Amino acid sequence: MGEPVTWTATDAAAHLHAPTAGDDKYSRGVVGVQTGSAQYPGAAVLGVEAAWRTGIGMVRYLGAAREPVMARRPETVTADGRVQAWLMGSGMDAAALPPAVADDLRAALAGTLPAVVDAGALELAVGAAAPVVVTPHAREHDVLRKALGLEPAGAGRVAAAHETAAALGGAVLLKGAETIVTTPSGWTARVDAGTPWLATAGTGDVLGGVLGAVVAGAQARAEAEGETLGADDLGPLAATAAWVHGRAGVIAALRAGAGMPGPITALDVALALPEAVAAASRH
Ligand SMILES: NC(=O)C1=CN([C@@H]2O[C@H](COP(=O)(O)OP(=O)(O)OC[C@H]3O[C@@H](n4cnc5c(N)ncnc54)[C@H](O)[C@@H]3O)[C@@H](O)[C@H]2O)[C@@H](O)CC1
Ligand SMILES: Nc1ncnc2c1ncn2[C@@H]1O[C@H](COP(=O)(O)OP(=O)(O)O)[C@@H](O)[C@H]1O
Repeated sequence: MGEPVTWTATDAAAHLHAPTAGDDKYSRGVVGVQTGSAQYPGAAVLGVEAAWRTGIGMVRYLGAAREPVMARRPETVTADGRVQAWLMGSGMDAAALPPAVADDLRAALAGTLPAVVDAGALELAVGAAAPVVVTPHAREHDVLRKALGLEPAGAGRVAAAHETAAALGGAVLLKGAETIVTTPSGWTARVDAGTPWLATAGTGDVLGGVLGAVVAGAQARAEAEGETLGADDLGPLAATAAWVHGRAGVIAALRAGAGMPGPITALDVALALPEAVAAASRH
């Protein structure tokens, strides 16, 4: 494992791309979203909102929370079709995945497009053919490690996250006050751009949407060059998403407290994403 780098605004800026005159909605990337459930419809709304507000050509929502998603974001497309990356698992309970949903997720993970795998889909990432980046919090990390035949992580978060990435063959974004991102080859970053005000329900679902949009955009650019992303490419993209999400949390908290940090909701974080993207782009 390499020495962890501390991810900065300048690093994030290098992985965020403003549209140009030559772009159209497809060249900017389409993220296919399989999130939410009857139990957790809000997670789908949050992820879709976040993907749009990060900057993306199209969000294609194919999950079970179509009604609340469309009520909040009517620009979302719900017809099946071409995508450049998948976002899956937020707002899903692994123990209660309907078989048809599990089949759809497995089919995506058996493909070649990059996938952001969160919450209820994490264990399906084990053995995936697709390049994956998983986004567990501490407890989910231990559940994933168990599925990989590893012991609970313990105190050494960086080493444990890398061990998970190596065993999975995918990138790992381990959430917490400090976010760790690491890839199978050993590239590792620390991201602490956020605020403890982010410790509120649904902010992880927002992060999934940010990362889905960043990965779909990068895959669209790779495809234009006749290339495709691999698991190691997903590390810097995940660190960038964590930086943007953290900065959006800070912006939202300062806005909530009228200049002093104050309490925020996950939707507040999603609404602050354009300012966070713009803040990175100034570097
Ligand atoms: N509005 C919504 O629809 C929301 C849906 N959510 C979804 O709810 C599902 C379950 O989420 P959770 O895993 O948080 O489950 P729970 O909130 O049911 O928590 C289960 C257990 O996980 C542990 N845990 C939760 N968050 C942790 C953290 N950050 N670090 C360490 N341990 C933690 C706690 O011990 C907790 O008792 C996921 O699919 C998630 O995407 C949540 O994101 C909250 C908001
Ligand atoms: N104390 C904290 N300081 C900074 N960021 C935090 C803190 N606690 C949680 N976060 C961030 O908030 C998000 C919480 O995600 P997650 O645990 O998946 O919540 P949820 O499941 O409710 O969406 C992550 O991005 C995490 O890094």
